[in-house]
Amino acid sequence: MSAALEVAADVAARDVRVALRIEPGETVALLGPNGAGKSTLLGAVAGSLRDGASHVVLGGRTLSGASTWVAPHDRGVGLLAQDALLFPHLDVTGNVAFGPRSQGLGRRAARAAAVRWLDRVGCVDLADRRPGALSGGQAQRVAIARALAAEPEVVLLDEPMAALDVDARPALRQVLREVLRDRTAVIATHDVLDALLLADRVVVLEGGRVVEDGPAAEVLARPRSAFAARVAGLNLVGGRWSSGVLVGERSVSGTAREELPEGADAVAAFRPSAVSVYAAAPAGSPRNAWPVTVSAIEPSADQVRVVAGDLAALVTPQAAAELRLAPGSDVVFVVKANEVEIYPR
Ligand SMILES: Nc1ncnc2c1ncn2[C@@H]1O[C@H](COP(=O)(O)OP(=O)(O)OP(=O)(O)O)[C@@H](O)[C@H]1O
Repeated sequence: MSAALEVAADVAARDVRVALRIEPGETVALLGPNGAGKSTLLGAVAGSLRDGASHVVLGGRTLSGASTWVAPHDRGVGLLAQDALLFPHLDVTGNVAFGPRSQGLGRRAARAAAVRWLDRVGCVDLADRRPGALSGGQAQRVAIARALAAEPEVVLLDEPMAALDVDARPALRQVLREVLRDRTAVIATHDVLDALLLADRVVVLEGGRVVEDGPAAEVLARPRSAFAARVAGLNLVGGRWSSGVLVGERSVSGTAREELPEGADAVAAFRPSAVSVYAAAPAGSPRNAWPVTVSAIEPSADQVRVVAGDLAALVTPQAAAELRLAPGSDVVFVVKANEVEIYPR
């Protein structure tokens, strides 16, 4: 079952105002920094948050509106939280059969539905266990089966992988990939892999507003917001297009693949590995050279990540040692213009 979801979340007390339409069968990844409004949006849809003046329509049925309020359990919305929150006194089958049972299915039919779902998430062999005897990853799979066994019209996932070990994530992501196919779903996440592997579309929230909305590959290849750029591992500098240069806090020369009108609001994106670090600005060549103060030095695979405010460079450990890089070092970040892509914001 899958339905279109229209949500206009308006929660003034949290300064969250977000309008989205999600097509039947579409999976949207909701990205954004802490406090961006992801949980608020999910709460408005699920009915766990009643504050404000939100409007929610699922499959043509109004769930929240000026004079309408449908109780959370009657919404046709399945919610999966960071923690599985299984009923501790019921075994795994009982947990998964709970939704079908409360929808009026007989005991045997509900248990049969539960077993089918447990099979889909690879947990039939756990059917008789109590939640207390499951690993975090197993509990999350059972929680997925429980959410889907109730045949919701939309599934909301609030950072479903956050509480799991890094090692347990790929298997759960694979299960989600299978069960979310052709389902209307919204997954709030900080993880770029969730966006790439699970979502048809990425919506980025910042400060309670939508700042990006598009196919995952497009948003990550050409981010326009600081958050999407960070997730995509790119440096992003904003400014106005003026006589072939992006002028803002820094002046940036780069390649604009599409025509930009004079004065256009635009961004420049480039990879940290395209940034060279010098003790002093080199002479000549059409390059960008920005004096910066190093704010952090971090290991990154076999490289060293040199962070200076909102910019980052990747250099070899040898280069970092030769330059004696440390927080507080004054250096120059240099990027060739042909490594920088400029596009409208
Ligand atoms: N229970 C609450 N009461 C009042 N304000 C809240 C409450 N929960 C969150 N907020 C505020 O609402 C805004 C949106 O928060 P929200 O929890 O929706 O963000 P989020 O994107 O889910 O963040 P995170 O990634 O940290 O979970 C923030 O300014 C936050 O401080």
